[in-house]
Amino acid sequence: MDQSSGERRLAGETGTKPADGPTTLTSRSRELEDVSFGAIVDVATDSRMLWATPDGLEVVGRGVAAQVTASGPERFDRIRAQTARVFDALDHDGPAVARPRAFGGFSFHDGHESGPPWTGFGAASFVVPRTLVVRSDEGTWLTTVGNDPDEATARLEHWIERLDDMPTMQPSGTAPGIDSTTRTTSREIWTEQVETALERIERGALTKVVLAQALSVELDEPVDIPGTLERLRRRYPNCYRFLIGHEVGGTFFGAPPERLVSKHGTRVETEALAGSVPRSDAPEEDEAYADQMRDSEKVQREHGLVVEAIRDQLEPLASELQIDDQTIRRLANIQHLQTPISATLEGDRHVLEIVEALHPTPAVGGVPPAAAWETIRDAETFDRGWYAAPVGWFDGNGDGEFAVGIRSGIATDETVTLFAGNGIVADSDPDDEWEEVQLKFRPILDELR
Ligand SMILES: C=C(O[C@@H]1C=C(C(=O)O)C=C[C@H]1O)C(=O)O
Repeated sequence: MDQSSGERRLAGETGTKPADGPTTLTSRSRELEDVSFGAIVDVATDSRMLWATPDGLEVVGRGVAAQVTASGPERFDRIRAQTARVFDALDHDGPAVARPRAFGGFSFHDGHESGPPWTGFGAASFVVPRTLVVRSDEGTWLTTVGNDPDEATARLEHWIERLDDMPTMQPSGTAPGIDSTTRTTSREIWTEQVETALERIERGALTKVVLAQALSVELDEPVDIPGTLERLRRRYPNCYRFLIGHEVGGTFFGAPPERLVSKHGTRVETEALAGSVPRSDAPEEDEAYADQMRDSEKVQREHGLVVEAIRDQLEPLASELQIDDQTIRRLANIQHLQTPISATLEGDRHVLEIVEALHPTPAVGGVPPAAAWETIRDAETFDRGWYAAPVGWFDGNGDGEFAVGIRSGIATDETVTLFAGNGIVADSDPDDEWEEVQLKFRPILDELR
């Protein structure tokens, strides 16, 4: 269907589909009664995306009005330049809330290439969906994009009919069941990896590195990803939720607690989220875990590195920067130390400039960045792909929002590969770090059992 066959991208190349780039695009919008977002993306044969934020914005998209891809160190700029052309050619006839947006993300490393389990996911890829449904406090809106006004309107009418036949409430489905799991990293190898990182830290070459593991889960039957995300919404209401699937390849999905950035005009919100302890059903024990994290010199050092790095990256771009008081971020199965950070930008910037400046923060990378990246590459035996990398959307004004793609997995047929990592600093204990990583697999793993 949507011009996605024959995708061939060389390293450092940029692509826009349709191949020559559209000369014009038109969008049409209409307000809707409520509709099940899960039902709209409950297909595997079409490009699909879902994006939901803790503050209640929810968007689903289907099909491809335009797709841009890029790789190499210039990938952020290239995506920005390519989509600028798409948005410039686009005439949106509808309210701002229903405006077309580009959804997608980046791989963790800029040299990443598409390949199993990350087939369809190169170093950077964004789609402006042909059909978009947005739910916010301004209502629920359907938007369709076409090459001319007639096509956009015809698609709008067609989708209104289709949505009429769809349920307003999609059942949240059942777990597919787990047949077997395979770890990329045994406990012994993990201990070696952490000890190697600790030696580098001791030698002074490295201050912090986030090491991760992958867990490949064979399912009894294919997973219903929209249903899984709906169940995750109930258990993790204060997390983001996302799904990105192309016509060919796997579906990347997750429920990350961590905002990389949201930008509206010159206003930027981000956060440092680092430091992890379990939850407990017993309120006193739960509080004791939080106290232990707050009072730990090691965790404070680890967290402080993230705050500092974000501050250093944002300060040159900002006329004002505010670092709020540290809080405890409680999720159903884990608690984190969180510091909200906001800034007013000096002049107009594109959200991708902020994404580029921040990724990867030491919450998922390390300090100093080059030594951390080298340690990650030496240690990790799997492909991070889009794990722990920016995932989100932006619009024609350069506004947008990105989460950090953690608490996530890539699903292909009856396999889901999950990813989770943890920050290693001086005094880290390999066994404690192992336990924290296992906790971070749990949100999705629990919904697959
Ligand atoms: C790396 C992950 O989480 C990150 C690492 C954390 C830590 O080291 O304590 C906490 C939150 C996240 O920023 C993950 O979930 O995979």
